[in-house]
This record gives sequence, C-alpha cells and structure tokens, in this order.
Amino acid sequence: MSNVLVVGGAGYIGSHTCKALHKAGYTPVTYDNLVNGYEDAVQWGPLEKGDLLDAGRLDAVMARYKPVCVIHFAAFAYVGESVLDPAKYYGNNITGSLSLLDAMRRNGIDSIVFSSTCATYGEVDTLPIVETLPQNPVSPYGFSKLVVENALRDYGRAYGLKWVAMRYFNAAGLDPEGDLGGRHDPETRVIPVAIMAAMRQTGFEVFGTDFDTPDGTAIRDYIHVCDLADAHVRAIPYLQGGGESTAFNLATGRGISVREILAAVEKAVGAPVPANYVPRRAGDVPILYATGEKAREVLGWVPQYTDIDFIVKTAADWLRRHHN
Ligand SMILES: NC(=O)c1ccc[n+]([C@@H]2O[C@H](COP(=O)([O-])OP(=O)(O)OC[C@H]3O[C@@H](n4cnc5c(N)ncnc54)[C@H](O)[C@@H]3O)[C@@H](O)[C@H]2O)c1
Ligand SMILES: O=c1ccn([C@@H]2O[C@H](COP(=O)(O)OP(=O)(O)O[C@H]3O[C@H](CO)[C@@H](O)[C@H](O)[C@H]3O)[C@@H](O)[C@H]2O)c(=O)[nH]1
Repeated sequence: MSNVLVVGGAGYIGSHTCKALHKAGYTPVTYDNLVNGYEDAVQWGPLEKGDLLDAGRLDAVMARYKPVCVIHFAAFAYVGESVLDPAKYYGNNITGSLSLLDAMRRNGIDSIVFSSTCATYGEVDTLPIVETLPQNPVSPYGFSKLVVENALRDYGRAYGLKWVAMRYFNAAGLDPEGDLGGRHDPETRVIPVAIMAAMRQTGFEVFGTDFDTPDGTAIRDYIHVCDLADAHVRAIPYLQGGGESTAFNLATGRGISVREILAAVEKAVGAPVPANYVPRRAGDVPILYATGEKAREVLGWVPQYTDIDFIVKTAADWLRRHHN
C-alpha cells in the first residue's frame, strides 16, 4: 500500500481525507502538532506528532514512510484573526509551508496537494468565480495562501515539483457515517454556530441584512467535507499520471444565503434559531460561489452531498451527540 503524508491530518478536513484515502487503498500517515487537531481523529493510519518548522522531524518521518505524495492541510484558517495577528499567519502558513517544501526536496518527494482557499480571490466582479480570475486577497490569511501557491509554481519550474492547489469554498458538514466530528475552538463558522444556538436556544447573530442579494444576507458556496476529501484522493493518481500542475476551485455552483442556512438548521434541529440581526462583519463580501467545473472535467470530481439540508443534518447529528 502506498503511503500518503497528510500534514494537518488530525484536523477537520485532514481527518476526513484520511478516511477517504484509506477507503481508496492508501495508508494515510498523519503529521500534526495537534495545536488545533485531535488525536482521536487519527483513525486510519499512524500519527506522527511534529511541527511544520521542525526540519529534523520532517526528515525522519519522510525517510521512514517514503510517501508517494504529501497532502498539506496544516495552517491557521481564520480570516478575522489573521487581520488582528498577521505574524501568527505569516509564520505558520508561509514559513511553515516553505519548511515542508524544502523537506520534500531533501527527501526526493515530488508531489503535493495544497489546501488553498477562495479567500485568495478577494473581492470579485465576476461570478461564478473561475480559476483564471486575478487573485487579490484582502486578508493576511488569504495572502498567506496565495504566497504558498506562488511558491508551488516557482518550485515546480525550478525543481520539478508537481502540485495541485485546491481552492476550497466554505467547507461544511461532517462524516455522514458519524466516525468524525468537527471541533474548532473557538467555533465561528455559520453552520455549527447556528446549530448550537438552536439546540441551546441562545442568540445567533446574522452579520448583515443589507447585502445586494435576494434576501439581503451574504451568499456562500457550502461544499461538504467528504466531497473535499474525494477531490484530494483524485489528485494523487492525477499527479502520478503526469497531470499538469494547476489550481482547482472546489465548490458546488450553488450559492446559499445565511437565511437559507438558518432554515436548514431549523429543519435539522427541530427548533427555531433565535436570530438577532446585527451589522456586517468586517471583511465579509456579499457573494462567493464557483462551479467546480474544472475539477469535474480534469479530475472527474462530482460532489455527492450538494443538498444543504443534508449537509446541515450531518453536522447537527454529530453536535446533538456531543452537545456538552
Ligand atoms: N475550513 C474551511 O472552510 C476552509 C476553507 C478553505 C481552506 N481551508 C484550509 O484547509 C486546511 C484545513 O482546514 P481545517 O478547517 O481542517 O483546519 P483545522 O484547524 O481543523 O486543521 C488544521 C490542522 O493542522 C494542524 N497544524 C496547524 N499548524 C501546524 C504546524 N505548524 N505543524 C503541524 N501541524 C499543524 C492543526 O493541529 C490541525 O490539526 C487549512 O489549510 C485551511 O486554511 C479551510
Ligand atoms: O455567527 C455567524 C457566523 C457567520 N455568519 C455569516 O455566514 C457567512 C459564512 O461565514 P463563515 O462560516 O464564518 O465562513 P467564511 O467567513 O465565509 O470563511 C470560511 O470559508 C472561507 C472560504 O470561503 C475559508 O477560507 C475560511 O477559512 C472559512 O472560515 C458569512 O456571510 C458570515 O457573515 C453569520 O451571519 N453569523
């Protein structure tokens, strides 16, 4: 069985990808410092504790497992926090990623799948977003991911690195089989926050009702975490088969407003979300969505869980069991 080094594999999207890799016949080797990850999420292969910046540890793990590919999820990922503490984001996301790329060079590992984000596009005039649009991120988080995308391109040209950058839209939902949860501390993302508000009957803040959208609330493209995982698995044979290094938007093509999320949450929980309407959150753009057509054409990737009621239900089922 081929080993795949999953850096950040104890986190939310990484752990779901480990499960998908295992199902596809790979052995996922998780490398994670557990700063935001959970040991009990590592269920389908070994856990090697270590930090992106620890070159000696990376060398030892790469030499031991000789992975055919690296999938790199490890990063800090809160847009708002990155504005308040950019040093944290530049240090971990940029310096950490360069440390990983250099370890790959030293160890002769030439393929990487990288977690990028639609936050690299910034404010766009054209919808749906396509991969060829200019990338002008508005947050240090988005910028940190764009710098790494550029490093991949440069390392590809200079050193022959083969890479895929996956630009996720809003990752959502949880393993429908219930093996994995989603724990973020603090939790800020709309679906889990709204579910907890409905379960506890505490207030939920809708950030902005004056966007230029049909119901006035912001629109995002919510892509199920298992569909994200599937795209990463597909990228491995793509790169091994000589596929061109490139970026893919991972999205459903369907924009969902915050009010529509609340309706889905009310259905899943069976209780109303006590909503308070407050001003916009700094940095939020009105609408983001993409078709995912390039990934469909090139990787044969077809998202399976596109119904927002189902996506929300997978998250609500887990949160109900772990209510406390
Ligand atoms: N969640 C989303 O909606 C979303 C959207 C777009 C892109 N992304 C990107 O996807 C990736 C995964 O996101 P997530 O939501 O699963 O986050 P997460 O925090 O759950 O997972 C990240 C994992 O990386 C580990 N990690 C962080 N820094 C590390 C370091 N220096 N050394 C070793 N391990 C380290 C953490 O412990 C954690 O287990 C991130 O790169 C994020 O930027 C996420
Ligand atoms: O309590 C809340 C939380 C969110 N929102 C709104 O819900 C939408 C989605 O917000 P959130 O779930 O926080 O996601 P984003 O800010 O869109 O960012 C996510 O999605 C990005 C890709 O789009 C990733 O890069 C980020 O890492 C990830 O956190 C936005 O309009 C928010 O203003 C609320 O109204 N109330």
